[in-house]
Amino acid sequence: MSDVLGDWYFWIKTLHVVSVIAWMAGLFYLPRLFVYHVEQVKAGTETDDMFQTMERRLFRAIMQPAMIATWVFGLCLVFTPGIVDWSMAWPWAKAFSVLAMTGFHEWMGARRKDFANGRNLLTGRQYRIMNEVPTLLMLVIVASVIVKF
Ligand code: HEM
Repeated sequence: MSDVLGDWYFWIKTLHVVSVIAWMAGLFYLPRLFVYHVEQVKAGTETDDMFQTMERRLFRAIMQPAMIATWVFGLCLVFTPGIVDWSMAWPWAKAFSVLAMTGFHEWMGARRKDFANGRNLLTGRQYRIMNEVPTLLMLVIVASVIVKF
């Protein structure tokens, strides 16, 4: 099994990075949609329905599959011999940050349901602040895999 992972290393990494791009696109865009939704749209209108549809499709059709693919290909890389040295700091920094990113994803999914049920409690300003979370985590993750400190 580890031989196969080694042979396919570059292809697996390609698919990992492509999945990461799709996942991150959603993680950056969904909070922006929430900002517009809460600041510009009245509950119960056609525009409200349209925003809910956009949010549902973005979350279910793009973000969920992209997150799963990122994890599957990422774990294949973890189990590829010679790639991760757990005595270094970077795999731990990356592991902590991807778990936090996954938590942020789930939190966004819960907020999407709040909008769908007409029960959003957060303001546009709060969603703007939350929008910075994936940016900060991405910085740590990319530095971890590139600098390998
Ligand atoms: C979700 C769980 C994830 C796991 C288990 C995982 C694991 C890994 C592993 C083991 C590597 C191989 C490093 C190497 O070849 O030296 C890698 C590469 C990479 N990962 Fe992840 N990763 C995950 C999520 C992410 C996320 C969320 C991002 C970006 C925000 C990301 C960005 C990258 C990049 C850019 C590379 C290529 C680095 C290079 O080869 O130069 N990964 N990942």
